[in-house]
Amino acid sequence: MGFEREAMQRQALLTPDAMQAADRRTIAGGTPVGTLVARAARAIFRILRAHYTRRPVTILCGPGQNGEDGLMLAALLDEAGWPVTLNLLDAGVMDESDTSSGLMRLLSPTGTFRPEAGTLVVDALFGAGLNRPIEGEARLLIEKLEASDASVLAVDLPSGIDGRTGEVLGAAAKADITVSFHRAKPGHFLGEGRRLSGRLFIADIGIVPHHDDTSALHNDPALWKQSLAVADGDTHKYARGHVAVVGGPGLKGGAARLAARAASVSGAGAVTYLAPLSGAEFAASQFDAVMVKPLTGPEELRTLIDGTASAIVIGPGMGHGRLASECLSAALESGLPCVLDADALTLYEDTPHVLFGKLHERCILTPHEGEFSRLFPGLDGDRLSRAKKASARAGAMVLLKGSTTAIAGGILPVLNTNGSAALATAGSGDTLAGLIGGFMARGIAPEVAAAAAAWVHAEAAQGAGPGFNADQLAPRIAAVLERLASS
Ligand SMILES: NC(=O)C1=CN([C@@H]2O[C@H](COP(=O)(O)OP(=O)(O)OC[C@H]3O[C@@H](n4cnc5c(N)ncnc54)[C@H](OP(=O)(O)O)[C@@H]3O)[C@@H](O)[C@H]2O)[C@@H](O)CC1
Ligand SMILES: Nc1ncnc2c1ncn2[C@@H]1O[C@H](COP(=O)(O)OP(=O)(O)O)[C@@H](O)[C@H]1O
Ligand SMILES: [K+]
Repeated sequence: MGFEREAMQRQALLTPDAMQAADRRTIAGGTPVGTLVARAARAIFRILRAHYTRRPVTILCGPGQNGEDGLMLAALLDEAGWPVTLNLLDAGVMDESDTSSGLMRLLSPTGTFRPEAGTLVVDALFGAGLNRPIEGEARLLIEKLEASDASVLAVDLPSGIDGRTGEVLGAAAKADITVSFHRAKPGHFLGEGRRLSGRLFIADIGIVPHHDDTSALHNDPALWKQSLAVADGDTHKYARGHVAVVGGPGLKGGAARLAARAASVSGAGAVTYLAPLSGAEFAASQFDAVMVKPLTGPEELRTLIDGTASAIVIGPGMGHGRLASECLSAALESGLPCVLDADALTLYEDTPHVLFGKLHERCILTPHEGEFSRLFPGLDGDRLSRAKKASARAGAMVLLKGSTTAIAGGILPVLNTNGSAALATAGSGDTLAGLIGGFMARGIAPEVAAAAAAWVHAEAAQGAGPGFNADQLAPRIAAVLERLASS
């Protein structure tokens, strides 16, 4: 089972180009552009009033449709009795209806813009139409805003953010709230765009959806929740999936033990931890539900592969010796779904093409930025496009970890954004690798397993206090899965 179809449409991320195409399609279908702008302004008005008490509002309006949204909002706020000041980048943006509606009296020369604490500034300079770095007067306004203590609400995107990549083109001011329309844009979650967008609200303004517009998906349980349901009835442990986790020698065993713990709460029926004797003996003293087997050569792993293993997690704490590389080869030759993390990624960092030659489409590589740059040198751009290029280069799925995690290689790339800095703790990535392996062992398709694991793993750290560490993740993952199953 892949992603749920209807949810794919709702979770679509649209680049500014695709959004403009969707706008044009909707307008061609009979909705006048003025109606769309009016709906956009009403949505901003509603969200603004829900979050701010009455206070002075300054609206910065650019020369395009983003500025039109700002003007229409000015009229609504003015009508509701809010004190509004308009700063137009280009006075030409006003037409007769604006002047006759009395907006002229709200105008203030752009040079007089002094954002103050306690006021709200609406940033309606540029949105989807931004096509070059911001300079001159617009840049001055944004820099003044950035340096101020005023609250900021951005229309569509903080002006200066490239909606496709999240990159800052020239300058951009941090918004407390961003109101965008129809669907989120990749730039809301990538690069600086994630921080600068603040709290993101997506308003429905009646744009007609079309699957061709989608360039990526925003991860959400709606996409895959059904795939996690455990079928009831007559089954047995191995039928529910058996994960083989390859660990390393004694002192490095913690990473793979974290992976095994996550696999064992994934819903898979069995987990076997294989490690050289020193690691295996210690692991056996730590585990109850996880089975432990000593590893003297790749044969023990092959025996499991020929037996009941249905997925393999390999790399965390494995080391770089001969046994490690022989086990990695055996794992990849098995054709079983494999998660390659940590040492499995660095083993081949000098000869990545050798590794890529052994991979297949049920392999998932889970690098953090450091591992990624060593395994995929020379790739640049935003995290989403780098993950896509890496996946094409490797011939396997790539889950590139970070505050926003990008997953590429499935039907559509996925961005996962429910993580928090609590996850930046040793062993958290190992836990994620184990969870993905557990889901794949259950027979869940790799792209679904990767997306579900990324979300569940991040959700498990929600609300974590300063004392949180990766040891606490597995029971919290079990709790998240329980909540999902009963919701
Ligand atoms: N279409 C619809 O139906 C709906 C659209 N909606 C709203 O419209 C927004 C998109 O509107 P848009 O396409 O007019 O683009 P927008 O972001 O206002 O900017 C374009 C203008 O900026 C200029 N410009 C660009 N870069 C610049 C720079 N660096 N420095 C200086 N100038 C620069 C560019 O000039 P040019 O390149 O021609 O010189 C052009 O004049 C979208 O974000 C949403 O808020 C909603 O109302 C819902 C319905
Ligand atoms: N600031 C952050 N916000 C959200 N998630 C984060 C952040 N920093 C790290 N993470 C997540 O934490 C995990 C860290 O993985 P990794 O760096 O491999 O850790 P380790 O190697 O210690 O196991 C990844 O899943 C990553 O997405
Ligand atoms: K804007």
